[in-house]
Amino acid sequence: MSETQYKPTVAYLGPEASFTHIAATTLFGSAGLVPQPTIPDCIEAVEEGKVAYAIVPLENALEGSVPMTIDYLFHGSELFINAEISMAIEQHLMVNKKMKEKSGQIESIHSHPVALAQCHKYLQYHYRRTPLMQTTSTAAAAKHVSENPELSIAAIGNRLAAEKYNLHIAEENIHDFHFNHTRFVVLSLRKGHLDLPNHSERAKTTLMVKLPEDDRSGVLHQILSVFAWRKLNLSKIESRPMKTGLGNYFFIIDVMENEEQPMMKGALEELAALNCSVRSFGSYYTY
Ligand SMILES: O=C(O)C(=O)Cc1ccccc1
Repeated sequence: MSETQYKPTVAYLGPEASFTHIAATTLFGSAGLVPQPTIPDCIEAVEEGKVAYAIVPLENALEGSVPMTIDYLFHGSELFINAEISMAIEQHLMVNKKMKEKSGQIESIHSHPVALAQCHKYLQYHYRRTPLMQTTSTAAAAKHVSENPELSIAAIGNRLAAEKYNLHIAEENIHDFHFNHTRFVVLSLRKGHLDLPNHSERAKTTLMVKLPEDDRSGVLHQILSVFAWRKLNLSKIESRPMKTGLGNYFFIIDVMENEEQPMMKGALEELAALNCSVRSFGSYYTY
């Protein structure tokens, strides 16, 4: 896919100044970006052909997968991954400028559940009795605080959101761990990697692997050896519930190789021979 001829439309988890918005502008620039209120709305917009791409958060270094994305992407969607971007995340506590002198009186703190989780220790230590309110994004929380100057509330989000919604940063860098990175993925109806400047040297392939029905012992070992003896490096393996009953899982496996390479083709054939059902989300680069 070449992006040189036209400017694609891209749905992102908005509103403006969300972390996903920053990831989207880094990859695509600011033209053609279409904010959506929720992750499912982003996925639906691309499924219905209203936009060419969607960009959503997939996984956080501290908190693991973003459940909403996993649920919609791996259970029923027909989308492929065309690119990923990994970004450092810094969280700040922000209040309405009218509250600047009264940040000791915060009555509730609003943010995306992943952001609240990333600041858990800070919140436990400083705001143990303050109710935490979940919002659809950190930017939605910042916007809410900006639109309600009469309320004694705070948001957690990035510096751009504080600037965009004219808020005062009451406390900087409140995330609990220094290494706080999030992986965002670009999705579309077409398989194939985005070709933008400055991508990783190697392509990566994401697979969803369902175990065979017969539940024989040692099958996970067999699956891993399919990759091991071919020296195919895995950068991630995660088990997720199938949602069909307790104890039923599928695996999300990221392999550091392009699926067009002969070794990968062989691996996919061998997985099929083991009676595993495999869906490839395609091969793509990291930005
Ligand atoms: O809420 C946002 O701004 C997002 O884009 C989702 C998110 C939340 C926390 C860390 C990374 C991404």
